[in-house]
Amino acid sequence: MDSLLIKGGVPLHGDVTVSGAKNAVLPIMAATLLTAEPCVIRRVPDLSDVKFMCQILTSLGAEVSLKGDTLTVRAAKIKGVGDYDLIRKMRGSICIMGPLLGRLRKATVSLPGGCIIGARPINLHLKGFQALGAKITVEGGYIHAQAKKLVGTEMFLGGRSGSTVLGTANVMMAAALADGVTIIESAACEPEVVDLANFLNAMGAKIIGAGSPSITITGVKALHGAEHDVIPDRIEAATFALAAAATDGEVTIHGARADHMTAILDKMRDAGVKVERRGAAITVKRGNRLKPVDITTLPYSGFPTDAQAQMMVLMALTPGISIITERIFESRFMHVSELARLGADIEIEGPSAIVKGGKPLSGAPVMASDLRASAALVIAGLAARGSTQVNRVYHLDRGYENIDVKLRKLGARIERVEET
Ligand SMILES: CC(=O)N[C@H]1[C@@H](OP(=O)(O)OP(=O)(O)OC[C@H]2O[C@@H](n3ccc(=O)[nH]c3=O)[C@H](O)[C@@H]2O)O[C@H](CO)[C@@H](O)[C@@H]1O
Ligand SMILES: C=C(OP(=O)(O)O)C(=O)O
Repeated sequence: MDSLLIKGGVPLHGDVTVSGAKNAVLPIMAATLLTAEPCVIRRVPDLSDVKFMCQILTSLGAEVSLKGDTLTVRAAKIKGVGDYDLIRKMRGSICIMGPLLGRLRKATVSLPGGCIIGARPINLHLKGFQALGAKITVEGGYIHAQAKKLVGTEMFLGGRSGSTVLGTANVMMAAALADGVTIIESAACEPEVVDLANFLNAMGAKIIGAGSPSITITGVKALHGAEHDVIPDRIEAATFALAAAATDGEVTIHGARADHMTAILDKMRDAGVKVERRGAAITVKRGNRLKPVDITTLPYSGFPTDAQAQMMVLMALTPGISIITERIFESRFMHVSELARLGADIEIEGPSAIVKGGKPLSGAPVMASDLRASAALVIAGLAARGSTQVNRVYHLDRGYENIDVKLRKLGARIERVEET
């Protein structure tokens, strides 16, 4: 298993360009199953999750070609049974279920994997499919969905902690080929849902309201091929912004959508970080004095759970007490015990982490437990004195394109140690 070796204490300086968003590209890749015609997707990030998704599409019978950041998929003839072991490698794989059900009226998939950050049920996805008329059964670890026909209806997809991102995407894709009109209430408003809806509409779907809690999908008989550019990854952009602030550097992030990052950039400003927007470039620089801030993760447009761990590092470096409350996933504090190895003083009380910031961080060997925990450990390692070894880098490779290469260009002393 590869690891990253970081010699910390070097402020990051320079320019970095954001890649396409992992959480947008994965459902969009699944959506290519909705048509027999070729689809071309650009700005596809080089991630292991994308490679797994390519394998899943191939295993279903699609022709898949990835050249640079352009992906072409032609799903002329497909089968409705997904590969058990491939699907459980990642969370985004569950998004094949809606397109298979929409196009073939049947889908068989295993439960997906993804970051271990708390319970990750799919009951709301299944509730949506059932509302459209599918019968769901579970056998031998597989979930089977089958329908003679799918009929549009009004449904409420709100859960314990609000909306579901991939559940909204999944049901939207099945409903695109249902008879009649589907209205999803309490739909997720994330930009990745909007990006998917834009792609589906380019394929001939009739979807309005994406980006709001009420999405209306008027089913069509068939969809056709389309081309699409994936939106920039707002979490990758936030990770670089927080790394710049944590190392007391100055970094300009190109190709980002600041309008997708309002909650993060606002909290960074509250924390005393200077954030300047110029078109699609965001320049981040630490101000004279960092200030503690309280943060609660929420569905979009609130502070994203996927940036919580990285923000915690900045707060650990900020003198004073910050309270970070996690409202989306109940076990998303795995990074806390590893940050403690670097000297961070953080206590967990229920859904909140009490960060007693301002203690100096010093490097140590640490273990990455999930994607954003890994990103947080990298930022902490960059800000700490001495050497930090972040083990289990495969988590980072699921969601960050060449993060070590991009950070090195910003002056970081970071090396990938490959296990032979
Ligand atoms: C590949 C991808 O896009 N992953 C993102 C997606 O995951 P994902 O779509 O899996 O996350 P959800 O939005 O579904 O989960 C949000 C909350 O809803 C609950 N829930 C979800 C589904 C369900 O059927 N029942 C239910 O109760 C979950 O336990 C969680 O508490 O959104 C999360 C929340 O922004 C992000 O952290 C992930 O990076
Ligand atoms: C939780 C995440 O990913 P996934 O849903 O793919 O596990 C993430 O991107 O932070």
